[in-house]
Amino acid sequence: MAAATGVRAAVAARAEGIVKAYGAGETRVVALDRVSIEIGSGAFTAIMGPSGSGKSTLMHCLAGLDTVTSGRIWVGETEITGLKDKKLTRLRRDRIGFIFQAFNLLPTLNALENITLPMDIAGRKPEKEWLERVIATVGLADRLKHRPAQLSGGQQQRVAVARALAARPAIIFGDEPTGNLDSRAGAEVLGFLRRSVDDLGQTIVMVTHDPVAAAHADRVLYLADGRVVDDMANPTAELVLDRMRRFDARGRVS
Ligand SMILES: Nc1ncnc2c1ncn2[C@@H]1O[C@H](COP(=O)(O)OP(=O)(O)OP(=O)(O)O)[C@@H](O)[C@H]1O
Repeated sequence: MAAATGVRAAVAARAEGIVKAYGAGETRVVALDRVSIEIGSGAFTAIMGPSGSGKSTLMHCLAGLDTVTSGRIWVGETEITGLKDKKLTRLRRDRIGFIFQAFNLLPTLNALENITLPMDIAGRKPEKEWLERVIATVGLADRLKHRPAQLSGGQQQRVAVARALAARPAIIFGDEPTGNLDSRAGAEVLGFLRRSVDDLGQTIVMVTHDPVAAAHADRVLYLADGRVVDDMANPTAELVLDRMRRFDARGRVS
């Protein structure tokens, strides 16, 4: 945003008028309907909204995992709409991290090997100091030699968080990263995500249905029917719950 001072707040990603339609003719579904947003750098943004409102589609488009029908998307200064496959793959690998609901760890590798695997594949050497900070931030220092089967669900997701953080991506996208965890383990992982924003300056965008999870974010974007219908700063679980109760599935005040 251009502030009165003329200083532009750092933006990690930007979407301008994006439309995503699936199918054609009678089966055509508009999953995103002219969405324009800016994702602040070093901030934790949650995306909420009813089932089918376009949350995953928005995340996948912002992350370059899916293409848009029209509109433009930037990650940092790079416009990703129109990038050729090869460049897009490289951009995703170098600048974007993912945390999914399923932890997606390799069972034969220990925690540390899982954390560094994407960098090993990319032929990049992890920075030792950074890696140590990441491991300390997610509280895994005494579990590095354990294989996934020897870790709790919460610890496995912390390994997935550390794996995403290790490469210092511009943005980490989380698709219901605590969806498979009980509330205690979920709270722990969310606490570590919060710390990675506060202590390491990480930018995180997370899709969630859970008001308690959303309350860990700095901002909640609400989608309904493929449109952004609200933008809440400094959410609390109560405010989010209240917001969800007051609006129906199309984002209208009931
Ligand atoms: N590959 C696809 N082909 C056709 N329609 C799709 C496809 N993916 C998503 N859609 C449709 O686009 C709309 C948005 O879907 P999306 O998965 O983004 O919603 P969501 O908000 O993430 O939902 P949920 O909370 O249930 O995961 C829905 O109407 C969905 O049916």
